[in-house]
Amino acid sequence: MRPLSFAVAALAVIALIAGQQSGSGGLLGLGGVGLLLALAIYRSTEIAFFLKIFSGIFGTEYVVFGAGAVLAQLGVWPAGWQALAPPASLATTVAIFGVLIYAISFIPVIQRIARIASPYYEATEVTTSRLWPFGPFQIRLGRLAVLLLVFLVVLNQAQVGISLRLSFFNRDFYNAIQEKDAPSFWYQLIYVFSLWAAIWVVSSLIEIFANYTLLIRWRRWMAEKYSHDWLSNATHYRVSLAGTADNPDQRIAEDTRAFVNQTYGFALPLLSQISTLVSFSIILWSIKIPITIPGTDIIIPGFLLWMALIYSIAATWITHLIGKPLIGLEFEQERREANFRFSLARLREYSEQIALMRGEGSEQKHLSERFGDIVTNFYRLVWRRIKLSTFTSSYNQANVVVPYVLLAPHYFTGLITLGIMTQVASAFDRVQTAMSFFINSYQSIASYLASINRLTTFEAAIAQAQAAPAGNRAIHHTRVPGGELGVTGATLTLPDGRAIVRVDNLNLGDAHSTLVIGPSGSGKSTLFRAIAGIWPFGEGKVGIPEGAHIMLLPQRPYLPQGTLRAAIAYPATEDAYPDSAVKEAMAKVKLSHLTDRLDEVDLWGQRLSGGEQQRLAVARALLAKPDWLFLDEATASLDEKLEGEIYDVIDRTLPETKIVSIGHRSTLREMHDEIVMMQPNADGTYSPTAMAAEPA
Ligand SMILES: Nc1ncnc2c1ncn2[C@@H]1O[C@H](COP(=O)(O)OP(=O)(O)OP(=O)(O)O)[C@@H](O)[C@H]1O
Repeated sequence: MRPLSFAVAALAVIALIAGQQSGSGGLLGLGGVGLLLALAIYRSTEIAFFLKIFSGIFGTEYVVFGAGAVLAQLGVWPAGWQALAPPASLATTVAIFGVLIYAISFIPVIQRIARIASPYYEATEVTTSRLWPFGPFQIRLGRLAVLLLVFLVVLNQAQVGISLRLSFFNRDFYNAIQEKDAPSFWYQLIYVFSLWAAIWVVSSLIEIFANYTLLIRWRRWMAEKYSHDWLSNATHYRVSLAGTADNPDQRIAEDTRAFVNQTYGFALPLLSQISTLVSFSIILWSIKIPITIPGTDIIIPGFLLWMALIYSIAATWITHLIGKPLIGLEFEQERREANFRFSLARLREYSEQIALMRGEGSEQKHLSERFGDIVTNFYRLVWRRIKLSTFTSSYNQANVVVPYVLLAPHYFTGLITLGIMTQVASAFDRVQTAMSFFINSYQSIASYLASINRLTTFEAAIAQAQAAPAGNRAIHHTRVPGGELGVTGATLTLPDGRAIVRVDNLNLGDAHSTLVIGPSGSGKSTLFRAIAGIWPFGEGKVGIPEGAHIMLLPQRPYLPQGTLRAAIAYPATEDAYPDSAVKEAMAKVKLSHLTDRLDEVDLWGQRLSGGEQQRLAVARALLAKPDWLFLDEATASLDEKLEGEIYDVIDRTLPETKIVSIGHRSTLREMHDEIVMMQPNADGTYSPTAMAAEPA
């Protein structure tokens, strides 16, 4: 950005000197704003990358158009291309935009938007793109995104230029009608209108294509980034434990979509509306209508422009006052919708349990309450929208006639022609439409802000869950080369800070197999979670042998969507193990009757019995061959005989694997070398204490 700021500054100085010498106010203005722009671009190294892209566009345009304007002023511009010489006002306008970008980078909500948007445009991964009409080519993801965005911004600006050209067509066309000048009428229609209208249509088509390409790529990248951050290091579990971000599914699926669509959907129209505002303001300003300050002969310069601006600013302010509560209401509505969806998803997941308990009535009541929440907030939203629409619709209707009301007296007295009146009416309308952009988009702005809020809080929740707690108030995991697995000096607490387990020194490495027993609720599973590194509450040390592969089987195994083979291989990929190994493992855990259905896609979590699911999980362990296998009541659904056989199979198949189990059955004791008992302490906590195992 620094070289660009120097180029801008150099051109600004040249424009100032040329303006000084030729006495051109346009060039002086160009130079003055150019210096401000140079400063803004120089300082923009501190702003978010997303905003830098816009600074870069406006800086470059300033240099290109500004150089053209200076050359034209100095008389160096080729005579044959005179009609294409850019006016100084064009470069001045883009310079104002550049300065505006820097100014808005200090607004907190813009900072939040830019912070969420920037990472995609900075992404360094290399991708193969098949962007039509080019063949496959390799490019950095972020670079492709920047190119697409720049292309779209420039295209949008070109479209404003076309509409400006059409406004002059409008003037000449109606003047030709008024003067009954047939040749001029047909010339305007065939050579001016048809040409520019055709360019407009083609540019719109190209815009649609580029626009959707950018949006889907951006959304995919964001959804992948959020799901990656959410999934890495068991963050999803910690976020749910901490309760800092409800409905993450909604944030990853819905809010990224809304954010991408709306950021684009606001940024580009906003830019083109501001370009429209500036260019048509110049037209309104330049049309001289001799309206004087009442009681004097002083003509009000730019009367029409002032009228348009005052009228629109007042309306925008009123809209803001009426619409402000919509932001909170939109946020709440999305939250309630997500809660309702979540309840339905849970119902589907626990369908069998609910059916067995005949819990449908209770579920129906719960669903009705959730939907009731949606409806209650919905009425509040509707009521607020009605208030807002009452104002915006009336305003939009009034817009049609306001310019004619202002101009009619002057037309009827012959002060202005029909062509001028229609051009002013359309320019007035354009200025107002640009100003009303905010008014008409208020509702979407409200839901946009709600999405930004949800993404920001989601990012914060992820960062908080991933941040290492300060000082010793954390459970530190250390990988010790050649060391043994153990816990020392640890206190495990609940999320509210209440201590539940204290461990002075627990070494699990001495015995081949250890059984952890103790009363229900004494913290056995919590101890396992802490060893696995997913329980963040408490302090102390967990030592893990360097390079050791640890696998933990919970009481209710998770079966992913897809084939039975994928469920057995989980968390490895479906094709991670040879067919023969999978079948052998299934035979060992007595699941041979399912080998024919390995490639069948089904809801296996609902098809298989509890015991079958547990045996499937053991088959996973037999295939994965971990160094440490933790079984948290992982065979509790099996009868004692089968449980014994399964332990036998684990022992024989994985002789090198150390086993640590949690279980309540007394028969388990003889299958383990060592017993660790959760002993109650005086303060209500429990401590794991080694006991002698019963002789086999
Ligand atoms: N996310 C949580 N939030 C609050 N309390 C929790 C949470 N997880 C566990 N607890 C509480 O911590 C205590 C220990 O739970 P844990 O599951 O470790 O016990 P356990 O000894 O494995 O019990 P059981 O033998 O019944 O499976 C229980 O009182 C439980 O209610």
